[in-house]
Amino acid sequence: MTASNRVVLSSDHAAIPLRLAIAVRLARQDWVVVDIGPTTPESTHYPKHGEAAARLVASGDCRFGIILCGTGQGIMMAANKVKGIRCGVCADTFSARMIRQHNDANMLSIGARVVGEGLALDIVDAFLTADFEGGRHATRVDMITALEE
Ligand SMILES: O=C[C@H](O)[C@H](O)[C@H](O)COP(=O)(O)O
Repeated sequence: MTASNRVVLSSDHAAIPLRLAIAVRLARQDWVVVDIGPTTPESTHYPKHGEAAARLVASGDCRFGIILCGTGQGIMMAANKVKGIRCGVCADTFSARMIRQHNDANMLSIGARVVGEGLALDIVDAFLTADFEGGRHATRVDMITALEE
């Protein structure tokens, strides 16, 4: 069962302040934020944090996932290894909107060493307010899904 208003957040050590800023923003927008950490700034390994968030999305516990590391790239690569996950790294709002509209992305990754907080929050808004357009895009997303088999 998909919890339509639940968003899981996760990061590595490089993105904790930005992750917390996103959590505050989403809570004000009536999203239920499932922040799975980490909470302390010690160096950690992004694959385990990407996987943990991805599993909550893939299981249907959370509708969306937002994950962060220094570049957003490594944690995105880890999340996309989980079946059912479509995660893109975004450093601009156009891409954040399009990965929902055309790719039906269920996770967004942001690089905390790439974009500042203001842009990151706009990216999150763009992602969460856009809807999948279906049609020809559904055919292509189905082709992505078929690659998992
Ligand atoms: O894709 C990987 C991420 O950008 C990591 O946040 C980064 O590699 C961590 O680097 P460091 O261990 O030097 O803080």
